[in-house]
Amino acid sequence: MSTAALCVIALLVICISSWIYKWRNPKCHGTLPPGSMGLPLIGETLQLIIPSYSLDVSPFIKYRLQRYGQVFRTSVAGRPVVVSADPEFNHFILQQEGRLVESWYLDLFAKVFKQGENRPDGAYIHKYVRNLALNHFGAESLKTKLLSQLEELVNTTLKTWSCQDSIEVKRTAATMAIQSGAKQMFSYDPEKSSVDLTEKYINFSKGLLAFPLNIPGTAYHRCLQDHKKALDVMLEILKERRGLADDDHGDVLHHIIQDMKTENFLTDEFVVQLMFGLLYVSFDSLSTTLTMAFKLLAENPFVFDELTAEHEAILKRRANPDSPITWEEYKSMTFTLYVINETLRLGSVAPGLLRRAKKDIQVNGYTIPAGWAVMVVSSALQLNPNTFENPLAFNPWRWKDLKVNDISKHFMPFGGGMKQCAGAEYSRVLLSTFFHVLVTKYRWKKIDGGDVVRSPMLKFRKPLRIKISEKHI
Ligand code: HEM
Repeated sequence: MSTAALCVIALLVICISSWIYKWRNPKCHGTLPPGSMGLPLIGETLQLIIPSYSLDVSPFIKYRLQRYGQVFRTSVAGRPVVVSADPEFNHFILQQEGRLVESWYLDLFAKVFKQGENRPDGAYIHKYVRNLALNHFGAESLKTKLLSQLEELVNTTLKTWSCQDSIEVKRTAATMAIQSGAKQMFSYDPEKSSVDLTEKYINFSKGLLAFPLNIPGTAYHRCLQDHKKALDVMLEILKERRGLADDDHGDVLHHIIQDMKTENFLTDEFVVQLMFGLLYVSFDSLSTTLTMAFKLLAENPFVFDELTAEHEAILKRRANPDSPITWEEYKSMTFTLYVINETLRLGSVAPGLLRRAKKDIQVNGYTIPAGWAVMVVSSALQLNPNTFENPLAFNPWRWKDLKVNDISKHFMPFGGGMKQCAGAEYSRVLLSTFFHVLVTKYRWKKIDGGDVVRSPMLKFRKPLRIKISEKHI
């Protein structure tokens, strides 16, 4: 081999070694948390997505927490990440939105939702969207308007379910969540639409985490196509509604159309993306939570008996058992709330919440460099045996004795701080109403499916199928 060739090979080896060294030892003005950056480019992505078949914390996170302690560093999808299961630090980080940290989404998610633009008016827009959602899905709206509408929707839904030989809970619950959300948002009537919105959302959801290969036949391609089709439906509705001389729907879209006269950022494109996004955040988590609840109740019939007793007692206290649920009755559903909390505790859809450090952040003597992602692993805190004894057991009674401080720092299924879920109360009301109608009017049994898989998002290996029938037939 010639000297020149040897020199080129030597240079290549030096460059590659230096690149690997830099990858493994990223720059930091301080000491990085312990951990490994894995292989160049892919980091530890492959280890993270190895499936596990339990409700327990993903083995990727569990193993590293045991090895490195409550805060460790890693690299996922080419991004440096600090993972934290330190309750005090996590609580602190979630209060730092806009100051030390900002929200961070996976690249594809950001692309689809056009978050990557880093708009200077981002904080103003976030406040607008948050207020809009709280205005229409918050406690006041629930009390005065939505509770009765949700009960009506649940009654219709369960009646339809009971007419079928069996139902796939996740899919049918997704339809219910989308119909309910879309009704509040743009008075959507599925009977009048030629497009099946549930199908579009399910395909979109599958593609979000698929390999980004945009060729016909792939999940990613279908995801982008169905995203576009759903946006087209929403754009058509927006145009139609804006053309009305007197639009008095009183829904989210009505509110936005009024604001479009004064808010420059509310372009047609932004409005349809916003409606799509709001509906997306509501449908997947609600349908997964309801499926988890059916799974856990089927495995723990004594919990179901106590749930039934609570709702039958509500019927007995009523002058007319057929009258609609009142707000006071909803507020009295203590055990139901325990069941919902316990389901959310065990069934966190994602391992945690993602943020990006805007500045260097100090934690337990370590430094998280600016630009790194921070993952607050709420799932690990929710399964911490020091707070939740026998953490993998489905035990709603435990909520009776938990201390407020333990709950606020170890249980955050709806996030925390300024980005806390704007649909949390709406979700609790919808689920409570659902259980009320279910246990007082119907009986049900599991047929099959419902085993979970975490990779690391929570999914079901086979769809959970149940059979529902009316009680008094
Ligand atoms: C069981 C059901 C639900 C769960 C577990 C859930 C969970 C969450 C979580 C963890 C966050 C915070 C994300 C972060 O901090 O990065 C969030 C944010 C949000 N959720 Fe939910 N969610 C649920 C249902 C809903 C529903 C039904 C709606 C709509 C009505 C909704 C609307 C929102 C909105 C608008 C935000 C963003 C809030 C902000 O940035 O200010 N969610 N949700």
